[in-house]
Amino acid sequence: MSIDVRHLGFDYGTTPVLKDLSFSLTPGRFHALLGPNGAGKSTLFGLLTRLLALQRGELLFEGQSMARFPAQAMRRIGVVFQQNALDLDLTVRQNLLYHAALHGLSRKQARNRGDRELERFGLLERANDPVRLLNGGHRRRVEIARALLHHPSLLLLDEATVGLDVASRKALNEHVRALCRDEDLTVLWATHLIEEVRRDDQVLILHQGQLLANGTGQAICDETGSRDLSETFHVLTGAG
Ligand SMILES: Nc1ncnc2c1ncn2[C@@H]1O[C@H](COP(=O)(O)OP(=O)(O)OP(=O)(O)O)[C@@H](O)[C@H]1O
Repeated sequence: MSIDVRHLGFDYGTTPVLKDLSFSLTPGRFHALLGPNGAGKSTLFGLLTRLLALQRGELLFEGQSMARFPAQAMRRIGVVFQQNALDLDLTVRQNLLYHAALHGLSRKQARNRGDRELERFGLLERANDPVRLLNGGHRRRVEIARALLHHPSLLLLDEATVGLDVASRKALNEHVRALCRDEDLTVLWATHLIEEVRRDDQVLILHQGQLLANGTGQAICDETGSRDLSETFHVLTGAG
């Protein structure tokens, strides 16, 4: 699904947090939204998911204004927020069924789709375990599976790997890339970790509410005359 963000601005009180952001997301591609803590990534996610009300600018989903057609847009978005949002006492499957019901899926449809997602994530045998028994990486997988139940075209992930060890972070990142490739899913992956970004990704670098770079990782490195994305990030944001 194509997304166009046009001249987006947002203030908390009198403090400007997003400043005239404009960019597009290409259907079926993995986009990394890279920014240090406090850059404005979660605020941008809040606007894309309508948790925050639009103040300035426009969001277009498939060319249509989100403000005018909010329900249609929301049906096509799956989101994984920074904080884990599963009920720890419900089983994995119950968490999925509940979410599916919110999206209006029948119980049978929900069960079929849920089991398919769990199988894809290697978690089907854990379906009847309370989420509390799962490790952090597996809980994140369940959240992604849940976000995909209603078959969205756009998947938003806000610092999805926070709190995970290096191996789980890598596995999760690779899993989402595979989804993007195999399912033609448009992905926006917000992170402050440069190692989660690749040179052939579409990369958006956000710093203090401004977009400092937008292009493939390679193109951004070339533009800034940097050896790698880590150096580019440091040159542009001063962050390590
Ligand atoms: N509810 C709020 N009220 C006032 N200021 C806020 C609020 N939420 C965020 N901010 C401020 O807005 C700025 C951007 O925060 P935001 O959470 O969007 O950034 P971020 O890039 O997601 O960072 P992090 O990864 O640390 O969450 C920060 O300076 C933050 O302190």
